Amino acid sequence: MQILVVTAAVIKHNGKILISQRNENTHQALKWEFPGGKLEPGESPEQCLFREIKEELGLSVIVEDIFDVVSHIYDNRQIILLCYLCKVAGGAARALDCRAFRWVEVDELARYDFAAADRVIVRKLQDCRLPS
Ligand SMILES: Nc1nc2c([nH]c(=O)n2[C@H]2C[C@H](O)[C@@H](COP(=O)(O)OP(=O)(O)OP(=O)(O)O)O2)c(=O)[nH]1
Ligand SMILES: [Mg+2]
Repeated sequence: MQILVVTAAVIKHNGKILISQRNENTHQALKWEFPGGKLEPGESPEQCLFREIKEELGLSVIVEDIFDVVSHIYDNRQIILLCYLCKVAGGAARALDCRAFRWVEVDELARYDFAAADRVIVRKLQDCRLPS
């Protein structure tokens, strides 16, 4: 089985969290997620996340503390999802490499069809109510 290390960002801004919808014709197509992507050789997770958020949404972020580490097995791949709390450093979000994005309240997360690996993260966000 393929094992992938993937970074994901919980970006909090003005009390809302940024979520994005995966592109068509990708793994987990059209599912909602916390934006990010696969670690490339030589990168730190923080560098990876900064690069991915810039590529996918045009935002510069400050990567802060680790929020959760989730291991999830899809049919033919295992994902090690490193999920970090982030703040916006600059820019305005645009759907550069995702189908769509939304800024949502924690209470609204339950309305979205998240990738299965993210359900643990959604539950943790609902339980712990981070300060904005
Ligand atoms: N970024 C991210 N990936 C997630 C989440 N949940 C989840 O199951 N995944 C899975 C979907 C994919 O199998 C993998 C991440 O792949 P990706 O398509 O985002 O990787 P990437 O941005 O580097 O894209 P690419 O260059 O490979 O096209 O992790 C999540 O919340 N965020
Ligand atoms: Mg990605």
